[in-house]
Amino acid sequence: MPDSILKVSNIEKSFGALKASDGISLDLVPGEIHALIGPNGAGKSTLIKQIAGGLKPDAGSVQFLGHEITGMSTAQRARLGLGRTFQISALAMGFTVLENAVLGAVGQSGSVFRFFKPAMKDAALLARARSALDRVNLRDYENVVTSELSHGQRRQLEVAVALTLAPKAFLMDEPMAGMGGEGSKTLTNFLQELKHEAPILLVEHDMDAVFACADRISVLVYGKIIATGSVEEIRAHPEVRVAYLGEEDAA
Ligand SMILES: Nc1ncnc2c1ncn2[C@@H]1O[C@H](COP(=O)(O)OP(=O)(O)OP(=O)(O)O)[C@@H](O)[C@H]1O
Repeated sequence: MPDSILKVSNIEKSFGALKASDGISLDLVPGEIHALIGPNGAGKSTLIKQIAGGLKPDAGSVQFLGHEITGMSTAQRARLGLGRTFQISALAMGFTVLENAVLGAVGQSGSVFRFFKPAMKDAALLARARSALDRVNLRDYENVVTSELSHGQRRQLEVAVALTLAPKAFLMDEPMAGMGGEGSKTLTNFLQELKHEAPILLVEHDMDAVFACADRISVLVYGKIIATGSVEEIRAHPEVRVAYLGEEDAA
């Protein structure tokens, strides 16, 4: 197996008596979509926050492209090439699609608003933003105010914003949430292309999408990974069938 781009080792995080991350280790290798699944409250978002920054683990480490990033800020991690889309939209709803993409290209910290006006005249930033919009088929919408986009289009825009920083790996927290079957399929196809540029750690509830696109799946239950494997291995795994997939999917 090729070298890991992202490596999480023995992460622990407690909230009071609750162990939300109970010794989690996983990695992301070039060219793959590694899906993280698990029931509500299993600790998926908590893990993603510790990888992306914003939540400090009690113990354990996160390495990205050979750098120890456990103590780094979210912005430092983003600059190293760790891209992220959020479960809750981080888009500026009153801004146009192009403005959101340019904001992404400038960087993702709050202070970018200071540089925003000149950024909208910066040819290199505009080109980067437009090329990202092209890739998710939103170029024709660049002057539309983001609040007027459909839910699915907002999800596409979030991916475009992440793309503007040319990430070397992606963390995606439920990118298909609220999308219809068609939108979810289009995004799944796009992720299949994208993974060759930058592997993707994907948290997703849409099991059809996960089974259709994941190269590897890890199953998180009560803060512990109970299995990691291919789609076939996970479907057949006895503990996963009991703990997560339920009788109806086990057939
Ligand atoms: N800041 C916090 N303070 C206290 N408890 C928290 C905090 N964040 C998360 N938790 C708890 O940690 C556990 C894991 O939550 P987390 O959101 O990571 O789960 P999840 O797998 O992402 O769930 P979902 O699928 O519903 O998004 C839950 O029991 C949650 O209530």
